[in-house]
Formats: sequence, C-alpha cells, structure tokens
Amino acid sequence: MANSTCSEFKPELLLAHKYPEGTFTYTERDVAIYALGVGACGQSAVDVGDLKYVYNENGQQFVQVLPTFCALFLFESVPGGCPDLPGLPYDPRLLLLGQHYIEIYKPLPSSASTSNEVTLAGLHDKGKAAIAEVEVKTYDKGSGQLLCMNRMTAYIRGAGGFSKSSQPFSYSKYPSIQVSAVKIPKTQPFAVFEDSTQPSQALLYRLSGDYNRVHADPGIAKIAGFPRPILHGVCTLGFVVRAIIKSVCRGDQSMVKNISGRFLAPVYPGETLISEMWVQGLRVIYQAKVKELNRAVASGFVDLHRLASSL
Ligand SMILES: CCC/C=C/C(=O)SCCNC(=O)CCNC(=O)[C@H](O)C(C)(C)COP(=O)([O-])OP(=O)([O-])OC[C@H]1O[C@@H](n2cnc3c(N)ncnc32)[C@H](O)[C@@H]1OP(=O)([O-])[O-]
Repeated sequence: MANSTCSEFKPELLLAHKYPEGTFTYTERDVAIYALGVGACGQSAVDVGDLKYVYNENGQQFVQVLPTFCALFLFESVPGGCPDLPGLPYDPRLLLLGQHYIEIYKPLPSSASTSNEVTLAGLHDKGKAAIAEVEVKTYDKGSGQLLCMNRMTAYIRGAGGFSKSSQPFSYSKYPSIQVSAVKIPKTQPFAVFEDSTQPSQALLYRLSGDYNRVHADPGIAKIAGFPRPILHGVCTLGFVVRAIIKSVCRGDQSMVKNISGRFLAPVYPGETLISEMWVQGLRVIYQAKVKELNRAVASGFVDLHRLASSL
C-alpha cells in the first residue's frame, strides 16, 4: 500500500524507513513474455533481430535477455510502482513514472532467482508534485553477484507542498550527473527507427509484473486525467532501447551499460513510436516521438561498453 496515516511530514521518519527485501524469480518464459511486451517480433514473427529474445533461435541454448528486463526487478518490492512513503500520504492514482535509470553490472541470465534491496534514493518537494526516487539493487541469489541497479523517479501529482515553500525539501543520495537532462542535438540523427505499439500493448506488458491500474482500467485512467489507459513508461523505454540495439549496437544487447529515460508525455497503446538516435562517443542520445501527433514522449541516453565495429 502506498499510504500513511500521518498528516505532518517528518523527513527523518521517511529517510529512516527500511523497505523489505524482495525476491524475484524468473524463467525463460518470463523473459520471452517481457520481450513480446516491449514489441519484439511485433511487426514480424521472424524478425531477424528479435527472434532470439523470444525463441531458442538457431539452437541457441538460452533465450537472450533484453537489458530493460532489469526494470521488472523493482515491481516485486514496489507493487504498481507505488512506494510506501511513511509520513507523506498520497493518492497512488495520481502517480506517474517521471524517469527511470538502469545500471547493468553483469549480463542478465535467462533464468534466475534474485534478491532486491530497496532504498529511498531521493525526495523532492516541487510544490504541485512530490518526486520520490526509489533505488533497487538486484543480486543473483545463487552467486551473490550484484546484477543491476534500477532507480525509478515517481512524479506524484498533488503530493507536493509538504515543506516550507521558502525552502522546499530536497534530498538525493546520488550524484546529479546520473540524471542530467539530455540536450537533443540539432543535427540529423544517426538513425531513426519506427515501431508500432499494439492497442493491447499495455495489457500484454503488465503480465510481466507491472500491475499499476492506470495501464488497464479505463475508470482509473480517467481519475488519473487520461481519456484511456496509458502505456507503461518502462514499456516505451523497452521499445526505444530495442531500437537502439538494432540500429546502433547491430543487434548485440550485451553492449548496453546504462540506460536513462525521462518521460515527457503519455503514450497511448496503438500509437507509433519514432526513436531518433545520435551517437556521441560511447553515449547514444535519443528522443522518442509519437508519430501520429509529432510529439516528443521520452528522451534520455544509453551508455555502451563499446561501439559496433561496423559503425
Ligand atoms: C511509477 C509507476 C507507476 C506509473 C507508471 C507509468 O509508467 S506512468 C506512464 C509514463 N509516464 C508518463 O506518461 C509521464 C509523462 N510526463 C508528463 O505527463 C509530465 O512531464 C509530468 C506530469 C511528469 C510533469 O509535467 P509538469 O508540467 O507537471 O512538470 P513541470 O514541467 O511543471 O515541472 C515541474 C518540476 O518537475 C520536474 N519534472 C518535470 N517532468 C519531470 C519528469 N518527467 N521526471 C522528473 N521530474 C520532472 C521539473 O524539472 C520541475 O522541477 P524544477 O525544474 O522546477 O525543479
């Protein structure tokens, strides 16, 4: 439950809050369902780049894992993406995903049991909204190795104003460089990738464990201020990163090191996404637009371990 009974904000209570450790166990079936959820093979069942994420193609022993699969590790510990914030009551129906950041330390196994350590990484009073940042470190239970880190930035409309407006509360436990807003270059993009989401995209994506009702329930979507259910931000991110792997990494998903996304406007299932990419050293800057509206919906960067030799 994303709720609390206190009405007065007590930062010390919130910052001292201990979140329970979560366990997330997955199999190759989960990996394949996730890949379908972020559009793999959505345009062609024999897509040359995508089939390996959903099928043991060419006798490959294991189904390959998309790097954005990491985002799922958070939802076992933070159901619906609504963090428990003691002392700071809010309406979970008004919460949106503002940003998402991922660091990948080890290649993701195609099946594993993981333990997930949850901490509050940031809290900011923006007046009309509160911003809560939840960090999850994921360990492989078998080897004890740290696999990845997710940091979700929840933008909670209507929950701001909990501190003095002359000195708005702001706490962050990580360097600001990790979230620096990207500047979209004025030059022609290195690559542009178009992909359609399906009308059922959010209903398929949620089966991977991200069950926030704003993505499925028309009534909840209306209360949240949308004419119909919206696509999960991390689903949009999955589409974009898959496009970058195809267009810049020449299909090699192991090149991806860090992923950062900021969600600028909602995407409705069924809309067409256009991902524009610019390569700057080992960083790929991207912007995703909804084609039908020519509207930017997400921007950010993907850091790579290396560049493809054919670039
Ligand atoms: C979580 C799980 C549940 C939900 C899942 C989903 O997937 S939902 C689907 C996926 N998500 C979506 O579809 C969400 C799509 N995005 C939106 O609808 C809007 O961008 C918004 C409602 C998040 C903010 O709009 P607005 O007009 O209310 O904002 P403003 O421009 O007036 O700025 C106010 C302050 O907030 C800052 N700030 C602004 N934006 C962001 C951000 N994204 N991120 C972080 N921070 C942000 C900005 O810098 C400023 O601070 P400053 O500079 O004063 O210190």
